[in-house]
Amino acid sequence: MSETILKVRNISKRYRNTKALEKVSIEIKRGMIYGLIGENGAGKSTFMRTIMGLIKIDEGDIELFEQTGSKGLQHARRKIGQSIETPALYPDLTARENLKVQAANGGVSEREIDDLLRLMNLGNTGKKKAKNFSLGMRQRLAIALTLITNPEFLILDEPTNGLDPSGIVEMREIIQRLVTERGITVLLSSHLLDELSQVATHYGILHDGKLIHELSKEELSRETRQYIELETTEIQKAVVVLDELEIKDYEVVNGTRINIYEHIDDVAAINRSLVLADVNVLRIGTTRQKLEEYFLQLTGGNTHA
Ligand SMILES: Nc1ncnc2c1ncn2[C@@H]1O[C@H](COP(=O)(O)OP(=O)(O)OP(=O)(O)O)[C@@H](O)[C@H]1O
Repeated sequence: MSETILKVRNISKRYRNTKALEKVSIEIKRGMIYGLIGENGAGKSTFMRTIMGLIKIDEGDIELFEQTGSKGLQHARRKIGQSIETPALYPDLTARENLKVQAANGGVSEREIDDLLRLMNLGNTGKKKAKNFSLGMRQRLAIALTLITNPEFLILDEPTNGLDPSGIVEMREIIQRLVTERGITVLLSSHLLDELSQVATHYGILHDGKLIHELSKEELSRETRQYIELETTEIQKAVVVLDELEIKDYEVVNGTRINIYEHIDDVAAINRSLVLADVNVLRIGTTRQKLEEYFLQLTGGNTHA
């Protein structure tokens, strides 16, 4: 079984009238990209801050790299890189110069800096000063700065927030690269499930300080998969037609409904074949439960995002 990087059990945190976290338990294993999803105020930042020791919890246990207790956690936290309290960027310095300043005491070689610039898609920023960077470039540089210390576990609060669609795709690719090239385990957050839909391996849905649902990437894609919904009073006859069309990936859901998971774009042709075979089709069409709808369904439609 793979190594546990973070294990929190029943942690709670209250601010005066607000329960920011209520008995949250999460386990993150090496190599996971864990996406914490929740609308504004759900408790994502509070959760991350407690892991980093920036906020004291009222109750519960935190175990990091198999260490517990304040001394143990303090030691373990040296292996964490995080974007919540990042060092300030020097606006008049280039990406390389910013990294050099950050690396000054760490004995980090030019080659390592080159490698970090490449890893974060900042290799061709040359003489451009940080103050002239786009938001995406600044966010990538901030992550590069946290990587100077070679963390094993990276905590990123809303890394895709405010980025345009291509910036989001780029950030996702970079996060995946951190895992494949450097073996870093990642905890990241977003208020939009969609933004992390293709990057995280596991998801935790936070709502009003409670972890209301956890699921894997595979479970999420199954839940939100696109398919053709066929309603008919003649299931047996319909199945014969699907078999003739060599459609294999379908499911008879009940006495009147079949979900078809392949040939999604062939609805019209499938309908024609059914009608030609004299199957009584009540309704046929594609459905896609969109990610955000799925999220709203989980959180009871109460979103402020
Ligand atoms: N220092 C604080 N004092 C009082 N209440 C706080 C404090 N920090 C957070 N809260 C409250 O705790 C709840 C959780 O906040 P938190 O920032 O963790 O949520 P979040 O999911 O990260 O949201 P956002 O995306 O808006 O940052 C919110 O109701 C917030 O108002």
